[in-house]
Amino acid sequence: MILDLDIGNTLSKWRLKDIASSEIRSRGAVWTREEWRPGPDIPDLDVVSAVRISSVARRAVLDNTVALLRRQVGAVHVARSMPEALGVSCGYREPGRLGVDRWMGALAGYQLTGGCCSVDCGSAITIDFVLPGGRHLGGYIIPGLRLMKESLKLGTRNVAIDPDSEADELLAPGRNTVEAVNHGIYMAAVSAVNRIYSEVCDREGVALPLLLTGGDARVVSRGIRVPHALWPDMVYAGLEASFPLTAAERAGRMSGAPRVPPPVSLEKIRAALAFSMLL
Ligand SMILES: Nc1ncnc2c1ncn2[C@@H]1O[C@H](COP(=O)(O)OP(=O)(O)O)[C@@H](O)[C@H]1O
Ligand SMILES: CC(C)(COP(=O)(O)O)[C@@H](O)C(=O)NCCC(=O)O
Ligand SMILES: [K+]
Repeated sequence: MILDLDIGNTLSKWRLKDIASSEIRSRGAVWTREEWRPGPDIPDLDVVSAVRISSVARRAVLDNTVALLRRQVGAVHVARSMPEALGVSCGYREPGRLGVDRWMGALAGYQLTGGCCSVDCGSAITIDFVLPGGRHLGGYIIPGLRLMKESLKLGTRNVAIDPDSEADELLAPGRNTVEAVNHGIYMAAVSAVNRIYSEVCDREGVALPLLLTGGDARVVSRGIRVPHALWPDMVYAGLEASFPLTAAERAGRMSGAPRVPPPVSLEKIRAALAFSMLL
C-alpha cells in the first residue's frame, strides 16, 4: 500500500492507496497539533511499502514524522517546492519558500488543465496561477474561514458554515452574531477569490480553468460565480505526479481528477470586471 500524507496547519490528512489497483482503500485526518498516537484514525504501517508527504507544518513536525516512518517503511518521498518540475516553472523568487501544498496543487492543476487557477481553502485560502505553457505566476494568501472567525474573538468559532446552506442565505445580512460573522467571512472569501481570478485573467489575457480544493472548498464554491471544479484530492494528485508509483499514475492519470468545465470567455470576465468596478 502507498500512504499519502497531506500535512496542513490544521489537519493532517492521510489516505491509503493500493499499488496494484490504484484504488483508495481508506483515508482519515488527525489534528496537526496533536501527537500521532496509534489509534483507529492512524493507518496501519505494516501494510505500507511507500509514503509520499506534502507538509506545510513546522519543520520539527515533518522531521519527526519522517523519522518515525523511515523506521517502518521502505520508501519515504518528501515533496518540496522546486524552481521547476513537470513542465511548471515556479513564480517565487525563492521557490523553496512556496508552500508545498500550493506547489502540489499547481503541478496537479497544470497536468490536468494545461494552465489554471488553483484555490486551496484550508487554514489559509491560497490562490495560485499557472499560465498555459507552465509559468506559475505566484499567488495570494488570505486567512481561511476558521482563522477569520477566530480572529474576531466573538466566541463564534465553533459554528461552522453549513456547506449545503443556500448561497443566497449567506448573502443576506446576518440577524445574530453567528450569522453576521459567518456571512461576513463567507463574503470576504468568495469576493476575494472572484475578484482575484478576474483581475489576473484580465491582466494575463487568458480565461483560466478554476480548481478548488481544501477543507472549506465546498463552502467557498457556493459563492464562486465562474465555472469551476472541486478536486478534494488535488494536493495528493501533486504527490502522484511527483512520485508516480502505480501503473495509472505512471500513465499520468491522477485519482479523483474532476471534469473541468470550460471557463467563461475572457470578454465576459472583462465585462463583469468593468461592471463591478462601476458599482
Ligand atoms: N473534519 C474536519 N475537521 C475540522 N475542520 C474541517 C473538517 N473538514 C473540513 N474542515 C474545515 O476545513 C478547514 C481545514 O481544511 P484543510 O484544507 O484540511 O486545512 P489545512 O490544509 O490548512 O490543514 C478547517 O479550518 C475547517 O473549516
Ligand atoms: C499558506 C499556507 C500556510 C497554507 O497552508 P494550509 O492552509 O494548507 O495549511 C502554506 O502554503 C504555507 O505555509 N506557505 C508558505 C508561505 C508561502 O506559500 O508563501
Ligand atoms: K491545504
